[in-house]
Amino acid sequence: MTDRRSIAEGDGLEVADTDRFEATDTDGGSVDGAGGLEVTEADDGTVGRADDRDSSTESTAASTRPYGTGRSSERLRRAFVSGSVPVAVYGLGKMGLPLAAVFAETTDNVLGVDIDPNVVATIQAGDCHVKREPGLDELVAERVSAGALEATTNPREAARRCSVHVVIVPTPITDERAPDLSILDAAIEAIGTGLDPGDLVLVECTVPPRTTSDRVLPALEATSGLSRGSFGVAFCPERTSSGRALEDIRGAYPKVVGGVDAESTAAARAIYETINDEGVITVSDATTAECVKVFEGLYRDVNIALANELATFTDEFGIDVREAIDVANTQPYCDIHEPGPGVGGHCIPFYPYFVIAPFETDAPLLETARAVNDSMPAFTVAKLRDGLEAEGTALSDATVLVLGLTYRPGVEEIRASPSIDIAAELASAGATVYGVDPMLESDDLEAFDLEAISLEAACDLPIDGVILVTPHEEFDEIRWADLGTDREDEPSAHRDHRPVVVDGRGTVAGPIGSRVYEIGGGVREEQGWDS
Ligand SMILES: NC(=O)C1=CN([C@@H]2O[C@H](COP(=O)(O)OP(=O)(O)OC[C@H]3O[C@@H](n4cnc5c(N)ncnc54)[C@H](O)[C@@H]3O)[C@@H](O)[C@H]2O)C=CC1
Ligand SMILES: CC(=O)N[C@@H]1[C@@H](OP(=O)(O)OP(=O)(O)OC[C@H]2O[C@@H](n3ccc(=O)[nH]c3=O)[C@H](O)[C@@H]2O)O[C@H](C(=O)O)[C@@H](O)[C@@H]1O
Repeated sequence: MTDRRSIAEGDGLEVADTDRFEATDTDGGSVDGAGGLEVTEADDGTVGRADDRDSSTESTAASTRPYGTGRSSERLRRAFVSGSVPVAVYGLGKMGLPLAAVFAETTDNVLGVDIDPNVVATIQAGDCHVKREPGLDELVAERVSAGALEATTNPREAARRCSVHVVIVPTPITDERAPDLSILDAAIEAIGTGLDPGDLVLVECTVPPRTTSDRVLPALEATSGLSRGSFGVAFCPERTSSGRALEDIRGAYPKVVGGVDAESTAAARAIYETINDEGVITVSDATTAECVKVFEGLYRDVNIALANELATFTDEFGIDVREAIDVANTQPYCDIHEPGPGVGGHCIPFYPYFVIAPFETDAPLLETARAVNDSMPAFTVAKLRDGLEAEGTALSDATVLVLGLTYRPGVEEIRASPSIDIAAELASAGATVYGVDPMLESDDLEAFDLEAISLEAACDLPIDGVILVTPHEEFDEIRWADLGTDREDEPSAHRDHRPVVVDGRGTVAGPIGSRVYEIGGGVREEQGWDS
């Protein structure tokens, strides 16, 4: 890591005298001392590099305490920006890596932690495993080469060396649809082993309400032996979307922070104000902050369920429901989301269970919304079945192509992807199912009941039906006339036919010479082929 500029100009920050981390001086040499940054603390509390002081001053590796110093937030901000507050980020995935890189932009002093050695090796090489995040490849390469960002597979080492601990690991649900916080527990346990008085733990991964106060804080006390009040804990939800992570983290909207005590809230605020241009909203406590995050997701799931339920009326209404939704949304108080073939990802479909499962209070609306959204894959397959039968092909005899297997375009994530249920529904109906996704490798696909192929290979198959689930940008170039090409050597059922298409997201533009059913838009029976 780069050396720390002296902060002897009287920030008056207390210094924890522990061996924090290996530092290098400006020309890349290693700083002497007990394997760490040599910083001394003068009697007046100012802090400076060991070589700033006379030899009589005992040099100790140290960093600045982010919590419990009683000093102003401004001094903590200055110390943070000066790089004397080493930050560990636990979880270097779609969210954690951009976050670590943005912190490294500000502090030059970030140690990322991931249990996946491939992730760590990739980052240590200055490369980026997170795809299609604008600017992230370059930022990771530059910050790693500058020594501002390192990665390790050893969470306990990171806990020992750092004083701000940011946790952004997966928080999935179990097969029984209950929150699975085992990964969070493991990260917190590791942090506890290296927690020092004055450290600050910032939980960013989405959790059920009350997790920070009732689970994280007690676990940190138990594993560190420290008592609450000697270290800080705050919940600071990650509100970012994949595909725009750097923009969001840097300040597309305010950061929310809520601590287990006022000092934790103040310290968290000071730190996030250094990276978020839109500022920080502090809330009453950690549980309120947890609810802010979960409520955002619950609103989205319920809203999408409304759009999906309205889409099921399309045929009976005899209209384009999407058109009606778009016009209804011209009212400022109306914001009906978009219908589609289902709701995927490890966030929106999971968050309702963070409220439904752990609490006694009934949540019929959340459960109903989940049921509506989970019914859309079957609704989508039923529309394909209807279209095939209208052209004399039984679904059980059909060869079907599923376009787009990740949960949304441009994001390499398959958890709860609608295509999983769609492929399973098709296969159980007896169809022969193929799938195309430009973002996935063949070994990502065991969750799907289909055969993965390239789009080029699909053009050589006698495709009877296509379901466009996830409209990756690569699909904009599809020449629909190439699909289901005339085949002299095929049974007449396949000859000179065009596949029936179900357009899950309303992205199949213009006439393609096929019967097209758009979820929320209805049947578009096209005559002839575009050239
Ligand atoms: N993906 C998204 O759009 C958003 C996700 N979130 C929240 O952030 C959390 C992380 O999400 P993603 O980054 O998308 O997940 P991800 O699956 O892309 O990455 C998680 C990373 O954590 C690592 N990991 C697992 N266990 C670990 C441990 N014990 N210690 C250190 N690293 C460990 C994994 O190897 C993986 O690299 C989620 O739980 C979610 O609640 C919040 C907002 C947006
Ligand atoms: C409230 C909100 O907008 N949350 C965002 C959401 O992002 P996420 O990556 O999960 O994608 P998403 O756009 O919500 O899509 C989730 C799923 O829902 C589907 N979807 C989305 C919007 C819509 O109108 N209709 C619809 O069917 C998508 O196709 C996808 O399968 O969840 C993220 C998270 O919390 O992980 C969060 O940070 C993001 O800001």
